Amino acid sequence: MATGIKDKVAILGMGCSRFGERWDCGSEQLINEAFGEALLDAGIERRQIGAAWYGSALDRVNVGNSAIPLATALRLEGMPVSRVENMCATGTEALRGAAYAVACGAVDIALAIGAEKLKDTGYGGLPVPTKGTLADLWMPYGSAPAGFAQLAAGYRARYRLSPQELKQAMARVSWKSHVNGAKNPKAHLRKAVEMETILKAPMIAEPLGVFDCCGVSDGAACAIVTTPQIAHELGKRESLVTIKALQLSASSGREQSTGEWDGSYVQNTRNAARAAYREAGIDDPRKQLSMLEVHDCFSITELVTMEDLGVSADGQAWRDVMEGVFDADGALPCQIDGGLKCFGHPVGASGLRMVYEHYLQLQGRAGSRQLKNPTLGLSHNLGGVPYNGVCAISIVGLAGV
Ligand SMILES: CC(=O)CC(=O)SCCNC(=O)CCNC(=O)[C@H](O)C(C)(C)COP(=O)(O)OP(=O)(O)OC[C@H]1O[C@@H](n2cnc3c(N)ncnc32)[C@H](O)[C@@H]1OP(=O)(O)O
Repeated sequence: MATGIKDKVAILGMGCSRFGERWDCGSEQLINEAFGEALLDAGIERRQIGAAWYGSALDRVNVGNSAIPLATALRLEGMPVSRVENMCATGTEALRGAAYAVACGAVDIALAIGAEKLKDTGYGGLPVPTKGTLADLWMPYGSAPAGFAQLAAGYRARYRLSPQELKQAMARVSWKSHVNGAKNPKAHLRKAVEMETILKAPMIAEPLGVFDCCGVSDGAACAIVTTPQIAHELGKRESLVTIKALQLSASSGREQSTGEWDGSYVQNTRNAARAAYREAGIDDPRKQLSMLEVHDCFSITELVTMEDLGVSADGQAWRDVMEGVFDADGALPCQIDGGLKCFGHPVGASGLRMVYEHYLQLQGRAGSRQLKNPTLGLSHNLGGVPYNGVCAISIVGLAGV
């Protein structure tokens, strides 16, 4: 009987590039920025890495459609290097590959790295608009903002909110992330923004305005993983961070096709969360989790995700948001690093960027964003549209918790 991955894998080192409009460099430099930091943090030589997983969903132009450029960029020639893609959950998918390889004893030390250049990749056939005007998306709705706007309509209808109540709650989600992101030197959009400005911003896809959308950014993030025992042998004893759960749920899109789905929730998140809590041994997520990084591609996605994760009761997330429950000084801080809202969504990097923030927080290394004694962090990485795609959840925490 499978026992799951809890505490079988430790994080030896992590790195994250500065996110933003990185016209100054190509993918290889971004990858090296994240990898260099992770290698230094892990305190190992690159030849000690036994296998690597590289996550990139879109970056065919700059990195190529195979793992070979990663081997070249990082000088990992001669070892197993695989490229993985699972839509917007690609970064977490790379972590899953590396963590499973370590957990099953195939290698001692594995690398997970994710990167994307969105700004200069162009968008031919790609699901992510670079200017918000993409007409040839794979979604029937015409654009990512339009696809997620249906969550707003579904949520509002189900819980009978007025348009103003929902707009205020969505604006409060974005306001909070901008406050947090302003403190993060690696974020792309580093400005606190007034509620008034958010509420009056131009509309992108009703009711989502500019500030309800994540930015469009380039970035890379990276994790080096091993077993807790090897981590100890390498001298990592203080604040060792281990993986408590890694779960993935895929949907066939059945929700929408049968008419059972009212558009107010994401079933994939509910499935993945249930499995992750079981794997991590969590029965009261609101009390037991110390912090969240969720896939806030749009403010409404974050709001609905709070209910799908079971940290807000159904129909209550908008009230919790307004009461500051998810603020940095609230009961369960969410997007302490600024989230997709301030980091954008360079697809291959996002899942690993979320875990990076929790890794820093758990080790007390998050600078001015540092939370008080966090022990467990949940990252939620959504791929596709609300009714079809994947949801990946990773829970990391201090060893022994
Ligand atoms: C779950 C999944 O699988 C799917 C997903 O995750 S879907 C998510 C995919 N990603 C997206 O859809 C991205 C959505 N966002 C956008 O398309 C764009 O940000 C946007 C259309 C909202 C605005 O783009 P734009 O008008 O071209 O802005 P741009 O010309 O780049 O920038 C103008 C200014 O606005 C700022 N800005 C741009 N986007 C911003 C945003 N979303 N929030 C706040 N500020 C923003 C820029 O920093 C810039 O500021 P300065 O003038 O001070 O430098």
